[in-house]
Amino acid sequence: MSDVRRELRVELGERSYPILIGTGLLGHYDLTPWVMGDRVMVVTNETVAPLYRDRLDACFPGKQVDHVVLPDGEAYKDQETLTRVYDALLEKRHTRRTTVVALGGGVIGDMAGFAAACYQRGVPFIQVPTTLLSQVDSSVGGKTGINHPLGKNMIGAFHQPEAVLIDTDTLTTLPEREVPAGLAEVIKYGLIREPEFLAWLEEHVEALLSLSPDALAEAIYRSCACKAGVVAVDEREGGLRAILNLGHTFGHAIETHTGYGSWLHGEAVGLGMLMAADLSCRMGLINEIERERVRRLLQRAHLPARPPSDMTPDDFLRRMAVDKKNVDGRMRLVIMRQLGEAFVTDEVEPENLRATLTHFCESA
Ligand SMILES: NC(=O)c1ccc[n+]([C@@H]2O[C@H](COP(=O)([O-])OP(=O)(O)OC[C@H]3O[C@@H](n4cnc5c(N)ncnc54)[C@H](O)[C@@H]3O)[C@@H](O)[C@H]2O)c1
Ligand SMILES: O=C(O)C(=O)C[C@@H](O)[C@H](O)[C@H](O)COP(=O)(O)O
Ligand SMILES: [Zn+2]
Repeated sequence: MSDVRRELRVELGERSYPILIGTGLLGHYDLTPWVMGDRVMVVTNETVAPLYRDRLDACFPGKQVDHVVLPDGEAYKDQETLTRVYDALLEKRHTRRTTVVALGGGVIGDMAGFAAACYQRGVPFIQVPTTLLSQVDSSVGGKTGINHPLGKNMIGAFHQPEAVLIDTDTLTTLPEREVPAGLAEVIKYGLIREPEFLAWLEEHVEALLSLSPDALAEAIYRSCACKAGVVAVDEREGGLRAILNLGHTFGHAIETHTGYGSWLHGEAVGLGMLMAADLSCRMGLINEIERERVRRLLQRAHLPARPPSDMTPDDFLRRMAVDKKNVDGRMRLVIMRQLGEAFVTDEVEPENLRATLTHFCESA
């Protein structure tokens, strides 16, 4: 049974689009209203293709559907793999009237979206996210791109999708480690802007880990609503949107240091948020009870509490120095004024930052 249970809209004027959330959508839901021409190029990977490609094809009745199947992994979110998407589009003579469709997690969504932003100077695309993380975060908001060995997501573009189709049934096939990774970004929304959602998560974290359909549907809806609200105010991260980066300055340093292999994005962000909470506490913004509340929730979500054992405070600082939020050589970090209220600042005292980094690196 195909059932769109909830619908949201990202309000961006002429670039507005729906987020459709439900069960049984793959295989049944008609996506052709969001396809401009007659042709579709599905971008997916070797893990997701055998699971969902055929069902996705059925969402485009009457359209000619081609596929490009990429290798799986964050390490392939790079220029070389991206070129394979352009190769497939050109070999099959796709034109400006093609719609690109991303079927997979955030790696596929970011790459397919970037390919769509660049191919023949931009073609439309649709997000069909299949991981928890991509359903609550990466499929919404139009950040697309690839990694560089020297920095995470360093090459990219803002390119909004035409629609986001979230079939929560796909989460039943997720590898176990991907659920906590997705939960990290869910918890992020509670910490940055939604104190009531944070309290709800404290009550439902175990239900989410065990993939309770009702709990998942609620968490996905509230996460997408939070992100859509932020993006509608600040599409290109001129200000407010930077709060969606809570934990990411530390997390991206870990991902780059480890070569985009051993740590999942969500795991690195989870630890990064704990580090941001510790820093906020050292700066006298949140108290120790609040910091402990963050630590406990992340621990219950099965997220790591220690950085890689070979990573030093200087490794962190070197990686953090290339963060995209930095301005004129000054580091800008997202910290918390209180739980449920984050902000970006360039006024973190170096002693406090080093104390946080030393504390975590010594615990590793
Ligand atoms: N653009 C944004 O706003 C944004 C936001 C958050 C994260 N991201 C990016 O997203 C990426 C992380 O995304 P992710 O956590 O989805 O990782 P991912 O895309 O690597 O997917 C995780 C793993 O799950 C597999 N998989 C996907 N769906 C599956 C399913 N239904 N069943 C079984 N296996 C499945 C994938 O093949 C992969 O092995 C990072 O590159 C991160 O930088 C982007
Ligand atoms: O959408 C945003 O804005 C975010 O920051 C969401 C993040 O969860 C996501 O990881 C994003 O890709 C980070 O972007 P970046 O600009 O810090 O590379
Ligand atoms: Zn993220």
